[in-house]
Amino acid sequence: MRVSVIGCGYLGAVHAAAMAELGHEVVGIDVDERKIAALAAGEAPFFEPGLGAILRSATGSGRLRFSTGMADAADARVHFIAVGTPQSANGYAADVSYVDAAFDALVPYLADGALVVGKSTVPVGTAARLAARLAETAPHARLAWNPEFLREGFAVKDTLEPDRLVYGVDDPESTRLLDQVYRAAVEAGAPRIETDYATAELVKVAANAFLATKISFINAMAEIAEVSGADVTKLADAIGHDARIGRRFLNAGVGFGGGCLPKDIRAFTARAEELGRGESVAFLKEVDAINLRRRRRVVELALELLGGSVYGRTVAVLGLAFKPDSDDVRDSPALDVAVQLRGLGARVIATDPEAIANAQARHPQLDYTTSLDHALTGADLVVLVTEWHAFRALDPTETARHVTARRIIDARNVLDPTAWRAAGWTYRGLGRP
Ligand SMILES: NC(=O)c1ccc[n+]([C@@H]2O[C@H](COP(=O)([O-])OP(=O)(O)OC[C@H]3O[C@@H](n4cnc5c(N)ncnc54)[C@H](O)[C@@H]3O)[C@@H](O)[C@H]2O)c1
Ligand SMILES: O=c1ccn([C@@H]2O[C@H](COP(=O)(O)OP(=O)(O)O[C@H]3O[C@H](CO)[C@@H](O)[C@H](O)[C@H]3O)[C@@H](O)[C@H]2O)c(=O)[nH]1
Repeated sequence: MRVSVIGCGYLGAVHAAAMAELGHEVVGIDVDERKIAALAAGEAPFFEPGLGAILRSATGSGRLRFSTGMADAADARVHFIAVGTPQSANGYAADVSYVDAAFDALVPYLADGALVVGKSTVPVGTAARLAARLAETAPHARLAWNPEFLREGFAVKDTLEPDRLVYGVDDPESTRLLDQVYRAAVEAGAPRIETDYATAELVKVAANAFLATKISFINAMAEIAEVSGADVTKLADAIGHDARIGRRFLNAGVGFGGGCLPKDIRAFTARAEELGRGESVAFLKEVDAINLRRRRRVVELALELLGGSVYGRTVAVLGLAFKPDSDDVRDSPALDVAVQLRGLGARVIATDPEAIANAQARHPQLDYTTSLDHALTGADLVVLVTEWHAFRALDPTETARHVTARRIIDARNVLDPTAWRAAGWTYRGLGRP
């Protein structure tokens, strides 16, 4: 099948390469010339495990091409729209202007029987609006909404082996085409939910709202643990044994970030308000507030450990990406904490295995180093904010050799407090005694 993928960012680049890996003839389109040049050369423009390998094999075989010109999408039967839907500059709503622009640019190139498939996360009602526009401008084409659930860091596997497929469609031919695109996953037994546009759009934001709520729930428990002497990690283990609750996504810490959960819960709230049902998801404002409080809590702990002021003190910040195995710093709790500490006058030295370039582009005022040892050298305080393997594996005795004072905040609760305390460290986790 000939497929185009419009928008080659964290979602689209992986989707394009994965579709080619599945045997389709794919063209990836983006307005960003540098990104397209890198992708065309078989180089991943961002860090995502496994992406480089499938990109190189697919571009090498000729099954995957990249272009900045929409005309190159003209011979595709199925067109995925995977452009960004960031938070608006002036509020909580999603900015869907990139989706509209990509859609409008694509319409003149739609062949007879072509299927436009929305993958971007959009406010409910977007697909119906675009379908109405398609009926006027290109009635020979169809529209489907097929939300994506991949996680950064696992994006390639999640795309090749999705845990479910959601088709928002309004005719059987769209389903037939999507089944052809996803034949490998369908044959492997991936559950496939066929529904209307609105449900498909809502499934995506509901899933992210649920995940965000689960994280903020456990972080709220961490707040209570902090004033009662309880241990939130033990609490999570104990409630997680109940299969109805489940242990996954109950890791208390500095909270969620990234290009999805924070902006998606805000956009959902804004859309519900537009629809006159703001009260139905008003709890998501609390989910957001709990989440942002955790970042401030880390800063408060730093102040506490350094005797009330961080001014002029050296703080080693371990982690900048919003999660391990990603270079993505969009709404990153780690970067936020680093910036807050710098704002209070600390001498912040931050390190991350992959995210330094992205962090530096946004916050040049911080000091960065690629060397973990260098970051630790002379530190009055160490703050572990992104649980990369290299940071989880730190040895307390060895780490002590570099720092000026043995103080550590484990903002992801991934270190063993007993071992660190035994090595002479003042250890503080979040929601742990
Ligand atoms: N990142 C994820 O893990 C993930 C997972 C599921 C869903 N999503 C959703 O997918 C969408 C894309 O997210 P992302 O993280 O890939 O964003 P991103 O910012 O990494 O990528 C978006 C890309 O779209 C390109 N673009 C913008 N306007 C364009 C146009 N008119 N024509 C062609 N290209 C254009 C940009 O240059 C950019 O490369 C969002 O709606 C997001 O919520 C993302
Ligand atoms: O127990 C947990 C689990 C996660 N997080 C944090 O939550 C954020 C999001 O993590 P994760 O969901 O793994 O990363 P994303 O790649 O942002 O993926 C989410 O957002 C994507 C974009 O919408 C969806 O496709 C995915 O299904 C959804 O998990 C990160 O900052 C994590 O550190 C926690 O704090 N505690």
